[in-house]
Amino acid sequence: MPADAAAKGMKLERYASGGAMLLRRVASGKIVSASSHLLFRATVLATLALVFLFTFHYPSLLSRSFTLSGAGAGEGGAAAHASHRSLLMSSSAASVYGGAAWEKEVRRSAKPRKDGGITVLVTGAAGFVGTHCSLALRARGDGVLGLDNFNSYYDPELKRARQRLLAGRGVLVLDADINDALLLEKLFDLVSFTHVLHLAAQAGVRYAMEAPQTYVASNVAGLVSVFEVAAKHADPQPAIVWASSSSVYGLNTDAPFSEDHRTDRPASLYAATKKAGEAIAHTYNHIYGLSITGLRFFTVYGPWGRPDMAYFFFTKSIISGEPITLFRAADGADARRDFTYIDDVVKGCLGALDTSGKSTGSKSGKKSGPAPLRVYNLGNTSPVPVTRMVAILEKLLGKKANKRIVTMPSNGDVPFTHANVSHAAHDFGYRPTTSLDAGLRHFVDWFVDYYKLKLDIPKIAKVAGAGKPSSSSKKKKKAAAAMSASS
Ligand SMILES: O=C(O)[C@H]1O[C@H](OP(=O)(O)OP(=O)(O)OC[C@H]2O[C@@H](n3ccc(=O)[nH]c3=O)[C@H](O)[C@@H]2O)[C@H](O)[C@@H](O)[C@@H]1O
Repeated sequence: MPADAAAKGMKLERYASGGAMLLRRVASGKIVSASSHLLFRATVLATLALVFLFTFHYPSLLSRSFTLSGAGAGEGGAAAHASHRSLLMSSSAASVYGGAAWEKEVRRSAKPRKDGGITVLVTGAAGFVGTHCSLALRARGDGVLGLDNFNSYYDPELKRARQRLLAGRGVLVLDADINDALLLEKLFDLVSFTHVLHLAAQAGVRYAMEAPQTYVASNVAGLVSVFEVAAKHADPQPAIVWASSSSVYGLNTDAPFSEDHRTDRPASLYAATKKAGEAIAHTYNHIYGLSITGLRFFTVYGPWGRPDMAYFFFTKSIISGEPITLFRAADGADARRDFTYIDDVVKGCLGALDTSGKSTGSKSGKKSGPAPLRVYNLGNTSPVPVTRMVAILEKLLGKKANKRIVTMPSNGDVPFTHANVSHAAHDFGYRPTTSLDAGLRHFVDWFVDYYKLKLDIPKIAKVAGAGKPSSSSKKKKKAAAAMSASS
């Protein structure tokens, strides 16, 4: 009690009502007048009415409140998390979650359908690679829970369509952001995930010049958010497999790119954030004993692909007759990419999950020994000039592209990529088998179907053995795999 108040014979009383704090001064030893009683009652009633109105109009805010107080964080921690969230999360991720029905759905989706199945949290599950991996995991009986923030980097409706596709196979994809640490904690409280397949990221090489901060928020802060929860909150810790990128090789000129080559000269901020991710992975493995595998994807393409990628928007432009711009390296050579078909990449992702090994740390901060820290190229091992990719599309679509050839602008692009996949082949039998002709055939079929186009696709193109490489191409692939395995 304040000394001056005591001296005046006054005391302070606190009333808590419906979350509102009322302060009342009472004159000690004096009779409180009837009018002040009336005023007090009116104030209490008005407060209760306001609380009732707030509850009625803003149930979503209240339903989220458990995440700010009930996930084991203290008041200060919750406030810090809250401000962290508002800084980093996209507004579209401000989702409503919680409640018994929601928890039941989460558990159902994450439950393996077969004995010995793994339980995987897939971030970026409504993305291109995320959707295909989630479908493949579910198809073999594993438990899968997805999350995605459905941002508008490219058409969110395509992401919603992928979400519906997954829902049809029993996979729930939550509207949630990886920077929402409290939600991640909640999910690990509900489910003992054995693995995290972390694919959520800000993708795209050239867009990094336009929106640098989104790359930092997703690829650096978001990655740390996932590692933090896995290292310090999950019990037991899961093994983590995450998406790095072929772009980490940057200005490296040794080919084919091997995991042992230099990756300290990134050409774009995108590449730099992926390289930073690999360094951050080292730290979390070293300190907390997290089992971490980084996968360097090489220009992955296929059905349900990304509209921001060249093969996708070139297809659209060829169909509509709009011009396309082809980049040529400064030395006059066509840009080349080791285009890798989605089904091959999915096999690589599942192989990496299955061989990831266990994390060795615990919530208490102690680790029982070193945990696996791995990085693998997942490419096709046969780079193709972008002009050739366009020629295949022209043949498939039966229409010539309106081409404009320019010198590659200095916007983070690299002139070529070429993967050596010998480590992935050795450790989990990774062997890409899909030629660019066959893979683009699948893509065009999907594209025409998805956008309900009335196109007369030339029959001749259908012969190209889509998806099933001919025996000669099989032999060629085998030889290539053997060559890269011995290099
Ligand atoms: O492998 C990777 O690590 C990366 O692959 C792709 O990046 P990129 O290979 O640049 O794929 P696209 O943007 O589809 O470009 C493919 C090729 O087309 C060329 N291109 C692109 C755009 C264009 O207008 N014209 C053009 O000739 C590029 O120079 C490049 O050689 C993805 O967009 C990245 O998210 C991924 O991490």
